[in-house]
Amino acid sequence: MSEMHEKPARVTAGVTFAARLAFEGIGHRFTPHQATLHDVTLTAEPGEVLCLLGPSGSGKTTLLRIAAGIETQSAGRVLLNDREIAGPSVFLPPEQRSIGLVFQDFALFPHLTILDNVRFGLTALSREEARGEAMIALERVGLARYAGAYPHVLSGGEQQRVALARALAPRPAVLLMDEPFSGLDSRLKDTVRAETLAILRQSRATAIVVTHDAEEAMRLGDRIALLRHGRLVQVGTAEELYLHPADLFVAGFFSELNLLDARVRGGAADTPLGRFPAPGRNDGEPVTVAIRLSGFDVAEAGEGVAARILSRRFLGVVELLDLAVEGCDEHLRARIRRGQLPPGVRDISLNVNRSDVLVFERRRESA
Ligand SMILES: Nc1ncnc2c1ncn2[C@@H]1O[C@H](COP(=O)(O)OP(=O)(O)OP(=O)(O)O)[C@@H](O)[C@H]1O
Repeated sequence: MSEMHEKPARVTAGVTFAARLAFEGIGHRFTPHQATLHDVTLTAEPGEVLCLLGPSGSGKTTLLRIAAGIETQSAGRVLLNDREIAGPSVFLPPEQRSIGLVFQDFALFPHLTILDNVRFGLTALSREEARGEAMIALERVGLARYAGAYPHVLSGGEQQRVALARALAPRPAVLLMDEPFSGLDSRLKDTVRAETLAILRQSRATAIVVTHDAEEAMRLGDRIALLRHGRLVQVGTAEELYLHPADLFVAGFFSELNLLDARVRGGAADTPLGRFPAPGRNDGEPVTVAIRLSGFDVAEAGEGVAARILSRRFLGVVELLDLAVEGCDEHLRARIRRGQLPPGVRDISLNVNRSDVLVFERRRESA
């Protein structure tokens, strides 16, 4: 419908008190022989948007469900504002946790009006109070005028905003969102995502958002927690994870990479593309040199490593080159700005930007 033009209302009512949600040494297993989560310690600070990022099956949803009280951990504790809400001695049921949930499928009731959908969870209030709170939440997401309509008249993006209003209406201390935008087409995603972030900021709720999309995590998260096989690999800001990845897995999650095997000599890794600093590594140590696809300067002629273009694909703003370089067993890929090379050119010279090169201990990681 019209969410491209319409901005959520700027209302000041309906804010929550931001809370701190902490996972302490969380372990979880669905079966005795297979652990889903291993010793996860992680804190979402008050008012923060924390993204849980990781490939499919890494345990993101399970961690979210443990926070909500829909799943029980086998080890560790969950604390809300330093108070244990799930642990060896306590287990608060979901409705007593002051935690709101938004799922990818929106899960609106088709036979209830928008207002009644938002009012649904406000059972502790009188009918009139619940109506008032639901209207505040609908105003917050800019959809108050649809209060009497039914969900089918709304677009996917608007339905998602209703789901957000429903989760915010009880003024939860923490909002948990599981792949909240994956049901939206890519055209809508950016808008709804930006609107959701604005609403989260206004409502001051602490939010944990699950996604498997690194760019989405970078757009939304104040910090990102990256999970792999149920373990926390790295937690930090987008810049920290992108610029200083803890390992090759983290680097590969944020950038497409060329990987070259190399050995260290005199504090640098020797490759056919040049020597790259490998501080702290011993002579003879095998390493993997990772070069971002965007890390190349190309020219038709000049200083640099000689490369031959094997294929060249137009991708709009950029072009993707497949390159052969002497001494490299595998082809290299490079993303260059469109128009940087004239059409038809085959032999070029290549320079690597040092800031796009990362050197890791040699250990081929699988996702
Ligand atoms: N009810 C269940 N019973 C048994 N195993 C399960 C159950 N739910 C999830 N799993 C397994 O636990 C692991 C973690 O699943 P989880 O859904 O938490 O991962 P995820 O990172 O959220 O993945 P996705 O992005 O695909 O949703 C997976 O290997 C999954 O197959």
